[in-house]
Amino acid sequence: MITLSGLTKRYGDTVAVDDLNLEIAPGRVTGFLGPNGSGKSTTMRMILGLDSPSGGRALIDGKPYAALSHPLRRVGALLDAKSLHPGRRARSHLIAMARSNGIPLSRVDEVLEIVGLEKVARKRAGAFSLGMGQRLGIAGALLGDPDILILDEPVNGLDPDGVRWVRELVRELAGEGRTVFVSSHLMSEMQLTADHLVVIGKGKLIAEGPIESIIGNSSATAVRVRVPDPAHLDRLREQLLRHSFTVTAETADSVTVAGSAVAEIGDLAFQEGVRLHELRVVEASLEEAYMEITGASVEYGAPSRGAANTEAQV
Ligand SMILES: Nc1ncnc2c1ncn2[C@@H]1O[C@H](COP(=O)(O)OP(=O)(O)OP(=O)(O)O)[C@@H](O)[C@H]1O
Repeated sequence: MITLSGLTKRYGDTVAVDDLNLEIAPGRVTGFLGPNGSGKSTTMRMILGLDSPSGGRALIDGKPYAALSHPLRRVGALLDAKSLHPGRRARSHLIAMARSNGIPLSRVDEVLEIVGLEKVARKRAGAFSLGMGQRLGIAGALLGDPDILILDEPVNGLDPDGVRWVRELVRELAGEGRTVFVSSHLMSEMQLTADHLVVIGKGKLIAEGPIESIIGNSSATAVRVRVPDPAHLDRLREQLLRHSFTVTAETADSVTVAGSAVAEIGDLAFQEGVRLHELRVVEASLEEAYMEITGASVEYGAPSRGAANTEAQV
């Protein structure tokens, strides 16, 4: 369990992390999302004792990282895969890490096999591709067989096969009861990987919860209702509006109703004697939900296509 209480980091006038209060629980993959510069890496660095908080604290099973006796056996981390020494061979890098943390050297070959680098174990890290570097970073994170994994953009630079491998690996690690805290900018991938989400913007917590509830709360989640007899549609639409539903789109034989209140809509149709041929929740994508949540927190955004078009017309 990772616990953040009032965690804050200031760099001069910049508040990189602003009073974060969170519990990152074991047994699930917690996705950590936020626009560029929102404070994800800084938060992870403070959990790992690499940056000291300006206020509040980050604890691992009740202790600061610096107080853990064999930190690599408790917490495995992938922060910046490019920070490897280029002249060092992959295996030597892992051996050095194992030696300094009292980890049996037999574990080095085990993790090289887990990440699929056993054939290039004697190559120098400088000759590694971005994806191979990520795999080596993940091998380092797994070396101490830790209960907690903190992975900053682990799929960065991986090909589709590698992306799927990371997804399956982190799901398996969480399934074994470990705490997995993972950041990514790839929303479609997060949607497949995470159970729980933490979303920050400008250093502040802006949403937290199970992925289904974050997607379910998006205004892009809607119920599609289709009727066999278009003559009944007006009656149903009138009832929906009277019950404060937002009817967002329609064709001759269907309406789309904002939200996910499928049971209430079904009951209303039944009370009105309107026969239905379709009553279905059309879920927002995580990307749609994320864009809606973080809209006001994006610091480095390009102008929207809509805005560009408007300007072009003026
Ligand atoms: N060492 C530092 N000195 C000064 N400012 C810093 C430092 N590290 C981070 N910052 C600032 O803190 C803020 C948060 O940065 P951070 O790297 O934690 O964001 P992030 O969410 O990880 O971004 P990204 O998604 O782009 O990796 C940014 O405004 C950044 O410029």
